[in-house]
Amino acid sequence: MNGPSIPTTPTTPPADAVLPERSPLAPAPGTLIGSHYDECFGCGPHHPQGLQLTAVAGEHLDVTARFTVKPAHQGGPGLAHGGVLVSALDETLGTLNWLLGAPAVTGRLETDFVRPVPVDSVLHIHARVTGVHGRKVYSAAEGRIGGPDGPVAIRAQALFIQVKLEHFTTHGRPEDVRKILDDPDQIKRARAFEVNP
Ligand SMILES: CCCCCCCCCCCC(=O)SCCNC(=O)CCNC(=O)[C@H](O)C(C)(C)COP(=O)(O)OP(=O)(O)OC[C@H]1O[C@@H](n2cnc3c(N)ncnc32)[C@H](O)[C@@H]1OP(=O)(O)O
Repeated sequence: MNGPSIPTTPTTPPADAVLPERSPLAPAPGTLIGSHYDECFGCGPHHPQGLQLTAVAGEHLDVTARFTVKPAHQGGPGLAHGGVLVSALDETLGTLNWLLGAPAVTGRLETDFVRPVPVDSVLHIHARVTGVHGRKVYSAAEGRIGGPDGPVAIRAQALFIQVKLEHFTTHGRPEDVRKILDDPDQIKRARAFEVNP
């Protein structure tokens, strides 16, 4: 008879996953990772209902981010909507791909909601790469309230899949793609992937 099975999910890195070096193009540790797209719901600085999340590169394959819950983000009265909190973690986890120097999209995101998050709270998020296996990037994040060392309110594990830049230019609504290609400054972070539209 075999021993107890170790629970795994598609977001748990396999034993032969690796932790690569930071990309030479990665933002330096401690620097703000700018928005990749002004109209992004997660990080776009001018999106009126967006999260306007800001992220800072960590020393390793990790980032810290902050998101202030606004009244537009309510689910229950005075409380953050769970889906909005998931968006904040998804956005932060997505930012890790700038440290790896390759674009990737979320394939799977598993979330545990641990405690309610009131409006006006600042969610302090820490996310890190837990392994890379081929095109698959495994990562984990947690969001705390009341300060960076406050209690955990939400945690997640994710599987991102690396894609070519054509993923975005092929599938995006044409007028938005055209606008971006006409104004490469809009995709500031994409420069880290050496975009040559
Ligand atoms: C300009 C810069 C802007 C950059 C902008 C960045 C924006 C970031 C925003 C935050 C992040 C997001 O929300 S991104 C938006 C939300 N996500 C999406 O829209 C993704 C929609 N899904 C897709 O486009 C596709 O399903 C992909 C790309 C994920 C995978 O398609 P594919 O490329 O054909 O790859 P495929 O062969 O199917 O899968 C590759 C491997 O991954 C595994 N795999 C794939 N999906 C899953 C899954 N859900 N759960 C488990 N495993 C999966 C497969 O089994 C396979 O394993 P094996 O056989 O190799 O073992």
